[in-house]
Amino acid sequence: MSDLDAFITGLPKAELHLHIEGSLEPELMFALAKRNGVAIPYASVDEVRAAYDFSNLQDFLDIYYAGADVLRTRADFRDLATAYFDRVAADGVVHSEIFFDPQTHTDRGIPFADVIEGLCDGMADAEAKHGITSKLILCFLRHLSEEAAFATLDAAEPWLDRIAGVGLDSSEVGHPPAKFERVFAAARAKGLKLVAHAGEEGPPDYVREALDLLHIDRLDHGNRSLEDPALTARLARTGMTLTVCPLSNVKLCNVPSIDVHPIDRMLELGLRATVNSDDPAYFGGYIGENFRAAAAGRNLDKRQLATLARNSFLGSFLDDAAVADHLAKIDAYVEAHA
Ligand SMILES: Nc1ncnc2[nH]cnc12
Ligand SMILES: [Zn+2]
Repeated sequence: MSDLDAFITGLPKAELHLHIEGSLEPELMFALAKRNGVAIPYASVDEVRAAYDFSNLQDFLDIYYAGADVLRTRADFRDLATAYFDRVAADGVVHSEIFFDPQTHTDRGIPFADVIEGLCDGMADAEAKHGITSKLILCFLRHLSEEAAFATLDAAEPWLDRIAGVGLDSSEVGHPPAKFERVFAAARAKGLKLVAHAGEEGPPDYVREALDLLHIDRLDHGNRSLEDPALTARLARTGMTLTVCPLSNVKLCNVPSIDVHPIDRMLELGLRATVNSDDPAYFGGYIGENFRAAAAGRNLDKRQLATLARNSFLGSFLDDAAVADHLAKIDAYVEAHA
């Protein structure tokens, strides 16, 4: 392993953009299909991986929602979360704020309770086993209705003490943030943090709506903001965190190759950019691979990598004391490995 790769692995980091359903590896998909007697349209793990060739977000989402069908029980959701945490413990992740899509499961008749209790089981195990802390962010599927999002928020009511915030994901173009203005206002009134995918495939105006109508605390992706200098300046001035996902951007053809990814330009523009994996089982790597690919593709140095790691804690929903503690650990790490 190169010196820079070892530096990346040991760098304490938080993951802020991870869809837990997107961490379902083909091996676990097969195991759960067998355990639950669910038929899947693939003969082998290799055949599953070969199907992961996407031209855009919708191509991916079609396969991703189909894959999630093997998740049926509380134990399945626990095993899914445990596999993710076991994997990222080796990447130096010390905190993770994970997205889950309840509608993908409740619409198939899986009780909300089984989804969230299973994920919480895996999160508690990860804290005990690896010392990794975590939070849950409930995402509304934006291709579904506002009414369905309100029903999901209602279903979450008994678990609001286990949910840090709400987010917005799925097919972006044609489903602007404005569609969810009222449900985000209701979530805000409950004291939940607010995040939204915007500017992944959608235009800069969707990012503006996420800021002005949804009042987001954090922006997921946000890449297309760069097309609009006034918007970029606003994001920089207000210290908005962008949860950038380099390998996802390449795999979904939003960026032609990692060599031209704008991660370093984002930092130069003063944006609080972070590096994340999005859907690691589908996009070719976990957070460590995203850091390593971005570092190799854009020639990032240790200073830039440490800034990205610092940003991940600054943009997290941890309390101020925990953030300060993590930042001090990064400073000590950088000093020891300069
Ligand atoms: N990258 C992505 N964009 C929108 N919705 C998603 N759901 C899972 N991954 C997603
Ligand atoms: Zn995402």
